[in-house]
Amino acid sequence: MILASQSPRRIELMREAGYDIQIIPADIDETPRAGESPFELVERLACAKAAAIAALPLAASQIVVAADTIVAIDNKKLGKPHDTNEACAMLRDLSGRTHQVATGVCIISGDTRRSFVEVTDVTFYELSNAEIEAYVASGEPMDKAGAYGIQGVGGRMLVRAINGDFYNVVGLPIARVKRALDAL
Ligand SMILES: Cc1cn([C@H]2C[C@H](O)[C@@H](COP(=O)(O)OP(=O)(O)OP(=O)(O)O)O2)c(=O)[nH]c1=O
Repeated sequence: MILASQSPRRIELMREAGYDIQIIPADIDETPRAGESPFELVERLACAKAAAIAALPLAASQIVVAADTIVAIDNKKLGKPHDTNEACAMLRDLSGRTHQVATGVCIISGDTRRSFVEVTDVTFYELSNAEIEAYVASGEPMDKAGAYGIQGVGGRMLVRAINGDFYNVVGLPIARVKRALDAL
Protein backbone atom coordinates (compact mmCIF):
# COMPACT_ATOMS: atom_id res chain seq x y z
CA MET A 1 0.00 0.00 0.00
CA ILE A 2 1.18 3.53 -0.77
CA LEU A 3 0.41 6.60 1.38
CA ALA A 4 0.64 9.67 -0.86
CA SER A 5 1.47 11.99 2.05
CA GLN A 6 4.41 13.64 3.74
CA SER A 7 2.36 14.41 6.87
CA PRO A 8 4.06 12.76 9.89
CA ARG A 9 0.64 12.44 11.60
CA ARG A 10 -0.89 10.54 8.68
CA ILE A 11 2.14 8.26 8.40
CA GLU A 12 2.00 7.45 12.11
CA LEU A 13 -1.76 6.81 12.12
CA MET A 14 -1.49 4.40 9.15
CA ARG A 15 1.51 2.57 10.67
CA GLU A 16 -0.14 2.33 14.12
CA ALA A 17 -3.20 0.83 12.40
CA GLY A 18 -0.93 -1.94 11.14
CA TYR A 19 -0.66 -0.94 7.47
CA ASP A 20 2.65 -1.65 5.76
CA ILE A 21 2.91 1.60 3.83
CA GLN A 22 5.38 3.05 1.40
CA ILE A 23 5.52 6.88 1.57
CA ILE A 24 5.38 8.69 -1.78
CA PRO A 25 4.22 12.31 -1.27
CA ALA A 26 2.32 13.89 -4.16
CA ASP A 27 3.22 17.40 -5.22
CA ILE A 28 0.08 18.86 -6.78
CA ASP A 29 -1.34 22.32 -7.39
CA GLU A 30 -3.49 23.01 -4.30
CA THR A 31 -5.05 26.28 -5.56
CA PRO A 32 -8.78 26.43 -4.73
CA ARG A 33 -11.19 26.95 -7.64
CA ALA A 34 -13.57 29.91 -7.69
CA GLY A 35 -16.72 29.12 -5.73
CA GLU A 36 -15.41 25.79 -4.46
CA SER A 37 -16.57 24.88 -0.94
CA PRO A 38 -13.98 23.68 1.60
CA PHE A 39 -15.56 20.23 1.45
CA GLU A 40 -15.36 20.04 -2.36
CA LEU A 41 -11.78 21.32 -2.19
CA VAL A 42 -10.42 18.68 0.21
CA GLU A 43 -12.07 15.82 -1.69
CA ARG A 44 -10.74 17.10 -5.03
CA LEU A 45 -7.21 17.59 -3.66
CA ALA A 46 -7.15 14.17 -1.97
CA CYS A 47 -8.22 12.61 -5.28
CA ALA A 48 -5.61 14.61 -7.23
CA LYS A 49 -2.87 13.43 -4.82
CA ALA A 50 -3.99 9.79 -5.05
CA ALA A 51 -4.34 9.93 -8.85
CA ALA A 52 -0.89 11.49 -9.30
CA ILE A 53 0.75 8.63 -7.41
CA ALA A 54 -1.49 5.85 -8.81
CA ALA A 55 -0.35 6.91 -12.31
CA LEU A 56 3.31 6.12 -11.51
CA PRO A 57 4.60 2.81 -12.89
CA LEU A 58 5.89 1.80 -9.44
CA ALA A 59 2.34 2.08 -8.06
CA ALA A 60 0.99 -0.62 -10.39
CA SER A 61 -1.34 -3.04 -8.55
CA GLN A 62 -0.90 -1.17 -5.27
CA ILE A 63 -3.60 0.53 -3.19
CA VAL A 64 -2.98 4.30 -2.94
CA VAL A 65 -4.34 6.40 -0.03
CA ALA A 66 -4.24 10.22 0.05
CA ALA A 67 -5.82 12.93 2.18
CA ASP A 68 -6.15 16.68 2.50
CA THR A 69 -7.21 18.70 5.54
CA ILE A 70 -8.59 22.24 5.78
CA VAL A 71 -10.18 24.41 8.46
CA ALA A 72 -13.40 26.21 7.51
CA ILE A 73 -14.98 29.21 9.26
CA ASP A 74 -17.37 31.89 7.89
CA ASN A 75 -17.02 30.47 4.35
CA LYS A 76 -13.27 31.04 4.66
CA LYS A 77 -10.82 28.23 4.02
CA LEU A 78 -7.80 28.22 6.33
CA GLY A 79 -4.92 26.13 5.02
CA LYS A 80 -1.36 26.16 6.33
CA PRO A 81 -0.22 29.69 7.27
CA HIS A 82 2.48 31.18 5.03
CA ASP A 83 4.05 33.24 7.83
CA THR A 84 3.64 34.06 11.52
CA ASN A 85 1.38 37.06 10.83
CA GLU A 86 -1.05 34.89 8.91
CA ALA A 87 -0.91 32.26 11.69
CA CYS A 88 -1.86 34.94 14.29
CA ALA A 89 -4.72 36.18 12.06
CA MET A 90 -6.08 32.62 11.66
CA LEU A 91 -6.02 32.02 15.42
CA ARG A 92 -7.77 35.37 16.04
CA ASP A 93 -10.51 34.23 13.62
CA LEU A 94 -10.91 30.94 15.48
CA SER A 95 -10.87 32.44 19.01
CA GLY A 96 -14.02 31.81 21.06
CA ARG A 97 -15.88 30.17 18.17
CA THR A 98 -16.71 26.85 16.54
CA HIS A 99 -15.10 25.91 13.20
CA GLN A 100 -15.11 22.86 10.99
CA VAL A 101 -12.10 20.69 10.20
CA ALA A 102 -12.67 18.80 6.93
CA THR A 103 -10.45 15.98 5.73
CA GLY A 104 -10.94 14.57 2.24
CA VAL A 105 -9.71 11.02 1.72
CA CYS A 106 -9.24 9.20 -1.58
CA ILE A 107 -8.41 5.53 -2.03
CA ILE A 108 -7.49 4.15 -5.45
CA SER A 109 -7.18 0.42 -6.06
CA GLY A 110 -6.88 -0.52 -9.72
CA ASP A 111 -10.02 0.80 -11.45
CA THR A 112 -11.80 1.41 -8.13
CA ARG A 113 -11.78 4.90 -6.64
CA ARG A 114 -13.46 5.72 -3.32
CA SER A 115 -13.49 9.16 -1.74
CA PHE A 116 -15.24 10.85 1.16
CA VAL A 117 -15.08 13.91 3.39
CA GLU A 118 -15.14 13.67 7.18
CA VAL A 119 -16.05 16.80 9.16
CA THR A 120 -15.33 17.52 12.84
CA ASP A 121 -16.53 20.60 14.77
CA VAL A 122 -13.95 22.18 17.05
CA THR A 123 -14.71 25.00 19.52
CA PHE A 124 -11.90 27.23 20.82
CA TYR A 125 -11.69 29.13 24.08
CA GLU A 126 -11.35 32.91 23.80
CA LEU A 127 -7.65 33.49 23.12
CA SER A 128 -5.76 36.60 24.24
CA ASN A 129 -3.27 38.23 21.88
CA ALA A 130 -0.46 37.24 24.24
CA GLU A 131 -1.60 33.61 24.15
CA ILE A 132 -1.80 33.65 20.34
CA GLU A 133 1.64 35.23 19.98
CA ALA A 134 3.24 32.76 22.41
CA TYR A 135 1.66 29.82 20.61
CA VAL A 136 2.77 31.03 17.19
CA ALA A 137 6.30 31.69 18.55
CA SER A 138 6.46 28.01 19.62
CA GLY A 139 6.49 27.08 15.91
CA GLU A 140 3.80 24.41 16.35
CA PRO A 141 1.18 26.09 14.09
CA MET A 142 3.31 26.60 11.00
CA ASP A 143 2.83 23.29 9.12
CA LYS A 144 -0.81 22.83 10.08
CA ALA A 145 -4.13 23.81 8.53
CA GLY A 146 -5.80 26.58 10.57
CA ALA A 147 -2.48 27.30 12.35
CA TYR A 148 -2.95 24.81 15.19
CA GLY A 149 -2.38 21.19 16.04
CA ILE A 150 -4.97 19.74 18.41
CA GLN A 151 -2.51 16.97 19.29
CA GLY A 152 0.29 19.38 20.22
CA VAL A 153 1.29 20.44 23.71
CA GLY A 154 0.23 24.03 22.98
CA GLY A 155 -2.64 23.27 20.59
CA ARG A 156 -4.54 21.13 23.08
CA MET A 157 -4.74 24.14 25.40
CA LEU A 158 -6.86 26.11 22.88
CA VAL A 159 -9.72 23.62 22.58
CA ARG A 160 -12.94 23.85 24.62
CA ALA A 161 -14.95 21.19 22.78
CA ILE A 162 -14.86 18.81 19.85
CA ASN A 163 -17.73 17.04 18.09
CA GLY A 164 -16.61 14.25 15.79
CA ASP A 165 -13.49 12.19 15.14
CA PHE A 166 -10.40 13.58 16.90
CA TYR A 167 -8.09 11.86 14.38
CA ASN A 168 -9.88 13.65 11.55
CA VAL A 169 -8.65 16.93 13.06
CA VAL A 170 -5.12 15.52 13.21
CA GLY A 171 -5.36 14.83 9.46
CA LEU A 172 -6.72 11.33 8.91
CA PRO A 173 -10.02 9.78 10.11
CA ILE A 174 -8.32 6.45 10.57
CA ALA A 175 -11.37 4.41 11.70
CA ARG A 176 -13.31 5.44 8.59
CA VAL A 177 -10.24 4.84 6.40
CA LYS A 178 -9.93 1.32 7.82
CA ARG A 179 -13.59 0.63 7.08
CA ALA A 180 -13.22 1.95 3.53
CA LEU A 181 -10.14 -0.22 2.96
CA ASP A 182 -11.92 -3.31 4.42
CA ALA A 183 -14.85 -2.66 2.03
CA LEU A 184 -12.71 -2.52 -1.15
C1 LIG B 1 -6.25 21.32 12.31
C2 LIG B 1 -5.02 20.45 12.35
C3 LIG B 1 -4.27 20.19 11.20
N1 LIG B 1 -3.15 19.39 11.25
C4 LIG B 1 -2.35 19.09 10.05
C5 LIG B 1 -2.75 17.83 9.29
C6 LIG B 1 -2.06 18.03 7.95
O1 LIG B 1 -0.75 17.49 8.03
C7 LIG B 1 -1.98 19.55 7.81
C8 LIG B 1 -2.83 20.01 6.67
O2 LIG B 1 -2.09 19.95 5.49
P1 LIG B 1 -2.44 19.03 4.22
O3 LIG B 1 -2.23 19.89 3.02
O4 LIG B 1 -3.76 18.36 4.39
O5 LIG B 1 -1.35 17.86 4.27
P2 LIG B 1 0.24 17.91 4.24
O6 LIG B 1 0.72 18.95 3.26
O7 LIG B 1 0.74 18.02 5.66
O8 LIG B 1 0.66 16.47 3.73
P3 LIG B 1 0.36 15.77 2.30
O9 LIG B 1 -0.24 16.80 1.35
O10 LIG B 1 1.68 15.25 1.83
O11 LIG B 1 -0.61 14.67 2.64
O12 LIG B 1 -2.43 20.11 9.05
C9 LIG B 1 -2.76 18.82 12.48
O13 LIG B 1 -1.74 18.11 12.53
N2 LIG B 1 -3.50 19.05 13.60
C10 LIG B 1 -4.61 19.84 13.61
O14 LIG B 1 -5.25 20.01 14.67
